[in-house]
Amino acid sequence: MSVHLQASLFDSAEAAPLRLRELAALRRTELTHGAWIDLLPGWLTGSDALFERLAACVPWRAERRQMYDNVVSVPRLLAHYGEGEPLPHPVLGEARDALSAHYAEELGEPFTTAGLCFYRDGRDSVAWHGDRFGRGSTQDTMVAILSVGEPRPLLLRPRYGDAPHVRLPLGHGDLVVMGGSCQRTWEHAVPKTARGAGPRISIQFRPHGVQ
Ligand SMILES: O=C(O)CCC(=O)C(=O)O
Ligand SMILES: [Fe+2]
Repeated sequence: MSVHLQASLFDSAEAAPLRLRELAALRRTELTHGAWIDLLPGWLTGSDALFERLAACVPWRAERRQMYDNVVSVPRLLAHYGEGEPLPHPVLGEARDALSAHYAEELGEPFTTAGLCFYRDGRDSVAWHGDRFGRGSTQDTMVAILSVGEPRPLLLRPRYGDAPHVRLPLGHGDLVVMGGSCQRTWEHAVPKTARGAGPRISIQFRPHGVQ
């Protein structure tokens, strides 16, 4: 993988240790229709080292999908770790377990799977969608996303009615959790950008049956 990360001044010069901060510092923003997001910028310190490890060591897949009459490339690299599969770095297991403990009461079940997306540059993206292949289409749930590498904006917009859109530049160890009805009443996207965007990897933790 020949993508090189421009290490952030904050994160790398002193080779900050890889460490997760307390989730008690999460801040919630209520959206409409029972959706909400929790945000914790800089949850993982030393995250540039994790970016480098994941970029180099994860068996990334370039997928192709049927789109009407054509087969098109999915504009990002993907990896998926199902229930019980070892994650590609120990700190990701710690992150998943910390999230499961923090949300145990409110979510009522643990986070079990991890999906990884690698946005190599501004041409990589994910189009507007909700994570609605599984239970997210009918039930409240949570999807927690840890971002490493260079920030890319995650946008959120309501599917129904009027509400201000949300724009979250996520990278360098930031955490966002989409909760409540967010997957069925709101949509999210990481749009393409013509401005030079550095590489970003997102790690999405989901409970059983949420995709
Ligand atoms: O990369 C992100 O932050 C979002 C990825 C996403 O929405 C998905 O994989 O379902
Ligand atoms: Fe998504």
